Amino acid sequence: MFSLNGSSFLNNSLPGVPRGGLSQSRTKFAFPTVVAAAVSSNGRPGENGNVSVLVENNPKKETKDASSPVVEKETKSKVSGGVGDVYGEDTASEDQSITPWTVSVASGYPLLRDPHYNKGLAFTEKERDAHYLRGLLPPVVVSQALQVKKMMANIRQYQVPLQRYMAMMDLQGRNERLFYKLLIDNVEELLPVVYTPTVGEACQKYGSIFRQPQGLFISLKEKGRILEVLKNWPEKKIQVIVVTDGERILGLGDLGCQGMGIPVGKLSLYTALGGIRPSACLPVTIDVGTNNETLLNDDFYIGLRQRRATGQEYAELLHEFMTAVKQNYGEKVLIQFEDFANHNAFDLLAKYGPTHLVFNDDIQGTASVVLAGLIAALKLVGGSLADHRFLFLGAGEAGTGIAELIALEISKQTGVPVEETRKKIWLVDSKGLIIRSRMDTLQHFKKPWAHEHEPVTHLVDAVKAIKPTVLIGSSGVGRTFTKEVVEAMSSINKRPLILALSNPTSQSECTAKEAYTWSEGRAIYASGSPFDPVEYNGEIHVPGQANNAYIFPGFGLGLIISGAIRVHDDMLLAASEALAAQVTDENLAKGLIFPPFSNIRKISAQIAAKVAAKAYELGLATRLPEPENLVAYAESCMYSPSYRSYR
Ligand SMILES: O=C([O-])CC(=O)C(=O)O
Ligand SMILES: [Mg+2]
Repeated sequence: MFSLNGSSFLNNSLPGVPRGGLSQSRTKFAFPTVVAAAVSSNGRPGENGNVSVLVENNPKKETKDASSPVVEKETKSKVSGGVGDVYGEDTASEDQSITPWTVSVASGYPLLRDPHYNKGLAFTEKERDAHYLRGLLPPVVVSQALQVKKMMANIRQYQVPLQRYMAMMDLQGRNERLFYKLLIDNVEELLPVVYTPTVGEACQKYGSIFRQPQGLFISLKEKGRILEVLKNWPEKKIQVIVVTDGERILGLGDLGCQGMGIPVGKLSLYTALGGIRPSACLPVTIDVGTNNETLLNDDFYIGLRQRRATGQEYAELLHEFMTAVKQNYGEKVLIQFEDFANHNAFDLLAKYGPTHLVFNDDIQGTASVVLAGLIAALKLVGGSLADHRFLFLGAGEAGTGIAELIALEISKQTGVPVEETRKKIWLVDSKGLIIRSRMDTLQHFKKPWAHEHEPVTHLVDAVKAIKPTVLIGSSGVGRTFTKEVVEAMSSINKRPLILALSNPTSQSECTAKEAYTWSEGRAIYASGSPFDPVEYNGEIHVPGQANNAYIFPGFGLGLIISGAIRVHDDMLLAASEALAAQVTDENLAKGLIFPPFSNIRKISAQIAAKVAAKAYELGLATRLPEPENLVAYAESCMYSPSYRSYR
C-alpha cells in the first residue's frame, strides 16, 4: 500500500471512484491498478477519523490484462439467479485459476467488517448517512457504554473460561476499540480471560479453536524471505514486537506454533495496560517445528509437522528475523522475547542486546516485578534487602533473572560487589541445591549461583539448611511447595515470604489457600496466576499477583516515548522502584505487596516515566529534548479506546 497524502484527498473521492466506494460501483470500475488509502500522519488509514475512502487491493499477481475491462465480459452467474458475475468467480470451476483481488472500501458494508473502524450500533445517524450504512444496521443507535454493558453481560454468561476467551477474540476481530474499552474498564475481570491463565489453555487448543489468524507466522518455509513476509503485514509503523518460538509456553512446555496466543495476549496488554496503539503492535510466532508428540499427531495442529530445528538452522532463521526487523522498522522497534526455552532465551538476549532494542520478559520482566514486590514487602517484614536470604526453586530464565536483579540492587544499595551479594541467594534445580561441586555440569546461566555447600537433594532440606526468609518458585512445576516446605518456612520466619510464580494456575507451586493455611495465616504470598482472597481464622488474606503484566507494558511505553535504542539493567531497577512506590499502606495492611490492577494505566505511566528518565540519564534516549514532565507526557501518549467521529 502506498500513501496518497494531502488533506483534500482525505475528504474527497479517489480519482475515478464514486464517493461511497467501489462496492456500490463494481460494474463501472474494473481492475484498479492504483492501490490507495486515505492515510493519516501516523500511517494508519483514517486514524484521526478520516475514513472517507479507503481502497485496498492486491493486484500484484495480476493474471489478467488490466487494460481489458472485465465489465465487458458478459458473464452471468449460473449459480445465483443470474446476478452479474463480473469477475467470473461464480462461473469458474474449482480447478480454474482466477485472480483473488479484492476491493475494500472503508465505507458501507466493508466498514462494518473492518475491526479498526467498526463501531457497530454506535454509528451515529450522520455517520450512517455519510458512510452508506443505512439499512445495514438496525435503526437503534447506542452508546459505547451500552455496548460495553451488553458485551460484559454476554461474556459473563459463559461458564467455561475458554468460551470467554473466544468471545473476547471474536470481539477483537470485529470491533477493536470496543474490545479495548471492555478490557480497560474491566481489567481485573478480563485479564485472566485474555491472558494468564486462560491464554495457556487457548494455546493448548489453538488449532481446534482457530478461526481468524492473528499475528505473523514465520516458519522455516519462509527462510530467505522474512523481509518480504514482514512487508505483508498491513501496518508499517510498528513499535513493539512480541515474538515466541513456542518452545516453553508458560509452564506448559512446547506448544510449537500454537504459542501464538502468547504474543497476541501480551500485545493486547501492551495496548490496554500500557497504552501502545494496537496498530503499532506486531505479534510474531517463529515456527521451527515442535517436539510435542501430541501436537505432531493432532489433525488440527496449525504448525510445521516436524521436529524442532536446532543449532545453525535455528540460529540462521532467528538472525534473519532480527536483521529483517531492524531493516524494516528501524532501530527503535522494541522486540520482546517471550516463552523461549532456557537454552535459547539467554543466548538470544546476550547476542542481540548490544545491537537491538530487546527485552526478555521471562528473564527481565519477571525479575523487575518480583524485585518490586520484595521492595514493597520490606515494609511488612522489616530490614533491607541485604538483610534477607533468598531460596529459589527453579534456576531457569525467571529464577536466575530475578536472582541477578536482586543481587544487583543489593550491590547498588550497599556498594558490595555483585559477586559477593550473589552469595545471599541460593537456587535449587531438578538435581537439588546448586553448589560448587556441580560446577562442571551446570549450564552457564546457573554457574554464578554455585556456592560452597554440602549436596542437598530435596527442597524441604534446602529450606532447613539455608533458612531463607524468602522462598520463590519459578520452576514451571506445580504443587512443589508442599505442606512440609511451607511449614519449614513458617518455623524459621514470623512472616515467611512465599512467591509461587509458575504459570498458569495448574503449575503454581502452591495455592493461596495452602500458603495461608499451612503458615497459619502468617505467609505473605503472591503468585504468577491470580487466586481469589482466602479466609483463614476469620481473617481475609488477599494474595497478590506477581505477574510480568505489571511491568512490561509501562516499561515498553517508557522505551518508546524516550526513543530508547537499548535496554539497560538500571531501567529494570527503575521500573521496580516505580512499581513498589505504588503499593499503599492500605494494600500492605491486607498482605498485598502489589497494587491492584484496577489502577494499572496510572501505574504504567509512572513506570514509563521512570524508565524514560533512566534512558535519558544513560544517554540511550533519542527523543529530544527530554519532556519536562515525563508522567504527564507518558499519559498523553497513551491510546484511548473511545470511538472517533467520522466525517
Ligand atoms: O504470561 C505470564 O503470565 C507470565 C509469563 O511471561 C510466563 O509465565 O511466561
Ligand atoms: Mg512468558
